[in-house]
Amino acid sequence: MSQLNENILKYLAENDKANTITLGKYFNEDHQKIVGALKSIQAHGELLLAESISDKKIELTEEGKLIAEKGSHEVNVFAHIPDGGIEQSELMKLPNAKIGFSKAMSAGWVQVDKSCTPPLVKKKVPEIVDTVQEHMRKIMKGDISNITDKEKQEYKKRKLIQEVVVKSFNLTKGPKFSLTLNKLETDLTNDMMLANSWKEMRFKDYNFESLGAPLESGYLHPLLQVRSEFRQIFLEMGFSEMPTNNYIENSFWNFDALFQPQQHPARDAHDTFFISNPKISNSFPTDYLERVKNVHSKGGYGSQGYGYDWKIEEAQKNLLRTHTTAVSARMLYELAQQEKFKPIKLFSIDKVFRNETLDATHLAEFHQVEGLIADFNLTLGDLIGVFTEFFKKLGMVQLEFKPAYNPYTEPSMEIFCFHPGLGKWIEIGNSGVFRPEMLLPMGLPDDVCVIAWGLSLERPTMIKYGLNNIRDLVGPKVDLEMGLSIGTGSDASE
Ligand SMILES: N[C@@H](Cc1ccccc1)C(=O)O
Repeated sequence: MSQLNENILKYLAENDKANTITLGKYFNEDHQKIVGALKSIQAHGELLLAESISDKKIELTEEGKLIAEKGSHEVNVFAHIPDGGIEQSELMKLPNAKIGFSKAMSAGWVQVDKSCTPPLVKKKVPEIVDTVQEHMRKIMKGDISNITDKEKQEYKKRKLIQEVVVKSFNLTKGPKFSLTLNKLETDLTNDMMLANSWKEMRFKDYNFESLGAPLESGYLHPLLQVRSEFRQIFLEMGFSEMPTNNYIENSFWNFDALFQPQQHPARDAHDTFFISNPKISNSFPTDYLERVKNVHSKGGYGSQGYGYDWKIEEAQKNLLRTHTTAVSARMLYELAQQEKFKPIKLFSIDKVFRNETLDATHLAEFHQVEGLIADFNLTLGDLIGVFTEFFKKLGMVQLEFKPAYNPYTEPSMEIFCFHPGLGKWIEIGNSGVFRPEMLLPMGLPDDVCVIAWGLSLERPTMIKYGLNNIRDLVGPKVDLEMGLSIGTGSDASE
């Protein structure tokens, strides 16, 4: 049992009652420590009774303490006036001179002699007493007996004192008062049970007031965490977010608008999930549809096209979008319908669907980070610049670019990032400059360039969390305690 606990009980045995503040002064201990000791005595049962009380106390502010030490501002002003007087502007150079001077004036200690030029401040009385300092010193010692309410009000107004609420406990002996405390057990152990010794032991009561350990809950899923980081970076770089809430798209916007020929393998049911009900849709502007049909089958805009028999039935087929580039196509078409072209930077991060064989790096449903910049005079150099800046913000600085092919971009390039943890280069996305065969039928001016890209969200998330199996990111149990290994492989739908 601690010495302080014992001393408190002894004090109570001799005096019948006590207050924790008085005890603090008596034992020369911090009040908090006395309260702590009281709580530990209370854990032993009703040895004493404690009644919580709160009292108001007057305390000196920092300025009040300064006056207690160095004297009041008015006395300071008075002391600085030489017998022949002093110019007011000189006097005002003293610290706190303004309040000191006004108090000294109203106390009748000083006067301004206007018969001199310039007028001089002179003493009016030979001697004064620093009552304010005297009072501050008394308050510091806790003695407020000789200070009138009016004076207290005045000191409060001058911000020399403040009222604080002091909480303490009044203690009296309890029904089980004793001078000694038994040892209290905190844990019931296996040994105690086996030896039956628990029956003789006293256990500490449960503390139902205790706050307990914080519960781990309400975290963002790792994919959403990385998504919000990506989104933040795009916003910092001046991009606006595209609306992406339509998972179902028709083939026209997903493929045809992107100059992707109708016999392209990605348009096969082996790669794309087609919708059986409703099987088709006609949500496309007919004149634009006509221009798309022509550019595929006959060419135009300086292109010879693919030269095949383009069929509307293929374009009408509904599907689960295979990339968010379908959203970019819709947005660019909207942009082309505006009266005057305005440069724009857009991004989106949302789900796409592909009929993939699932493995460690492929899912049939994953997220794509899509971006585009539409402006004049853009080149591949701008695209590389945007990636360099974007990935720098993610702490990824080793980037490499490889020529690639997409039906809708020329030139096209894949982006690789060196992952130091794995010691190898990893493909993180695909990009390019949208072809005139895609942009001109939409109605965009021919001097407008659009650079665009599509990245996977899962892959950087796997790198960040050290996952070697993409499937660990989905399902009922997302386990982030996985080993660090990752495969390569493209998610591109060209
Ligand atoms: N749509 C491409 C990415 C991409 C977008 C825009 C331009 C070029 C490429 C993909 O799914 O991989």
